[in-house]
Amino acid sequence: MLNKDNQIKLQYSQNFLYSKKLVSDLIGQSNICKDDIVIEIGGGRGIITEQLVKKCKKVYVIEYDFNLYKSLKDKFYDIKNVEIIHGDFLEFELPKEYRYKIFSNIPYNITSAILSKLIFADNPPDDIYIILQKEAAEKYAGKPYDGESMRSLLLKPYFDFEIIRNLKRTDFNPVTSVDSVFLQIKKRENRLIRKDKGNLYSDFIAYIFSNTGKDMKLRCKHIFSYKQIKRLSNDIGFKMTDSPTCLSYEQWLKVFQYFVIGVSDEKKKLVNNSYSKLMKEQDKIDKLYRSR
Ligand SMILES: C[S@@+](CC[C@H](N)C(=O)[O-])C[C@H]1O[C@@H](n2cnc3c(N)ncnc32)[C@H](O)[C@@H]1O
Repeated sequence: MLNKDNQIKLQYSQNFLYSKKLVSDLIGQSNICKDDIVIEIGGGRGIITEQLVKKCKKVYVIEYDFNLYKSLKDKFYDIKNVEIIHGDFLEFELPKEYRYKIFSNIPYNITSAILSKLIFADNPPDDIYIILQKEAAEKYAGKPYDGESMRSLLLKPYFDFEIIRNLKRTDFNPVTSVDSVFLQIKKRENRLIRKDKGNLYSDFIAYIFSNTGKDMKLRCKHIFSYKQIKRLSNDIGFKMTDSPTCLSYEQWLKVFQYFVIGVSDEKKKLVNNSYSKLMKEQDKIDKLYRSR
């Protein structure tokens, strides 16, 4: 049985930063400036908030833990450009009409839900600066940090990823049991997949990655004929025996373009709903990451 403290930790994922110098360095490494509207997920004890309010036009802080929310309200009661909101960020309505950025040491237990919410929003943030588990960051960022993953391929047409720096486990209180990094996710000015093809692209990538088979030839065998996959491998420059994670996202974009123009509607139907099915599976996997 978990004791009460552990249950709270599990629920809220509360590993606080305590060095003002570190927070100042992190904000200094971002492009956050005086015209920016910034949303902070989980204000905690306010160590990030107190520096953000000096740097930008307006800060919205969403804090789930009622006691922390109350302390934040007290701490910032006379600061005009901050709004402290009590609630679950996953329920928070993101801005629809204006540009904004995110800066947060996020609760790791809901990393995937936070990023899905931000990235697939109708009006996503221009920049997302987050501290998160290194392993998760590398999965999202793909090459050059790791092989491309399903997540990185789903997102790279719309966002650029950069791990700005590694953090130490002792940068947090309590000390974390996993490695952490500071990641920037920047919205591309021009998306690489047309809006009307976005869902098909997500289904296509999810289909390939949920298929069994160790290499491209096996993963693609129901949607491309042997002749087609051979031709694609020659034209795009991969081996049929490569695993899907070996191809760069630029190569995957070309494979997708071919899928759009070179494959019958009947075969296209094979990928239908693959993305939503996989996301349901992902939710289950995320529950395994509910501690740090
Ligand atoms: C890792 S701590 C970071 C706190 C603080 N920003 C810092 O860096 O020290 C995550 C914070 O998010 C809050 N939190 C957890 N789940 C949340 C949710 N669903 N919505 C909003 N805040 C949440 C926690 O209570 C905690 O204060």
